[in-house]
Amino acid sequence: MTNPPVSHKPKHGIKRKKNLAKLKTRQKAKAIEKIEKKNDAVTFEVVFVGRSNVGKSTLLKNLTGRNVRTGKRPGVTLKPTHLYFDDFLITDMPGFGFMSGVTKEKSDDVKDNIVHYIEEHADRIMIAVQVIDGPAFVEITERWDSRDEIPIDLELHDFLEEMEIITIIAANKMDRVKDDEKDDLLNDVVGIFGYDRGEGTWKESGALVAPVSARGGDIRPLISHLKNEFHKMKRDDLFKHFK
Ligand SMILES: Nc1nc2c(ncn2[C@@H]2O[C@H](COP(=O)(O)OP(=O)(O)OP(=O)(O)O)[C@@H](O)[C@H]2O)c(=O)[nH]1
Repeated sequence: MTNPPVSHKPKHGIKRKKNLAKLKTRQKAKAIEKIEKKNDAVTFEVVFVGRSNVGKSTLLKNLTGRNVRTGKRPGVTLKPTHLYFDDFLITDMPGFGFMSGVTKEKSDDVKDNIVHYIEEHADRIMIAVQVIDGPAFVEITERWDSRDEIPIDLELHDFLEEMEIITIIAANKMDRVKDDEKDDLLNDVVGIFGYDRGEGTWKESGALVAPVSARGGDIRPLISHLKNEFHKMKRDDLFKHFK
């Protein structure tokens, strides 16, 4: 009786798969090492925080020229996105708040992740840019208030203050507000955040407010606040990373 011919095909297939797995593990380890190296070099971080869909990514693209998480579905990304510039890091936090198709648990996870991240890196986070949807902000916070809950935006703002992180409020989508209604809206915004403007306007409240329109590319007030803070911290060299 002759033995049936032995096929080496399946064995090769398995071997190749094993090699591929090994290669992938090695590539992964290398990639992690590279990120860790970049991360270790960071001494100055700016974080962008805000409710989902307020325009954080659009704003960052305008500011740096780099693409951040475009084409994503709101509420899907739990992790922050990083833009490295040598020892300078800009971090785009996942959007928080209620979103259609996203469970309450998941939106709570996002909030917890943001708080943990900020606590963990508080020593190097010098500035936070808190992005709000200018025209929608008052209505959203009133809705929370009517449910006797503290709006997440306010909770986060207080938390950043507690952590002694300088916070710039970027009121985005101002292209949707009529020119003669802008000041009234911003007066309300600073009031909601708890700043006392006395008899004056939002400009005299002491809050760092930047009315911007990321989609229209009008982000000068934000750039000017950032540059001002960088200058105070003797980091004028960071200006070069902005478009
Ligand atoms: N009208 C107007 N729309 C804007 C502006 N900035 C962003 N948008 C739009 O708002 C939507 C959300 O923008 P994103 O930049 O993806 O928002 P995001 O805050 O990064 O969203 P998350 O990743 O879910 O946190 C997009 O459709 C943008 O085109 C703006 O200044 N004006």
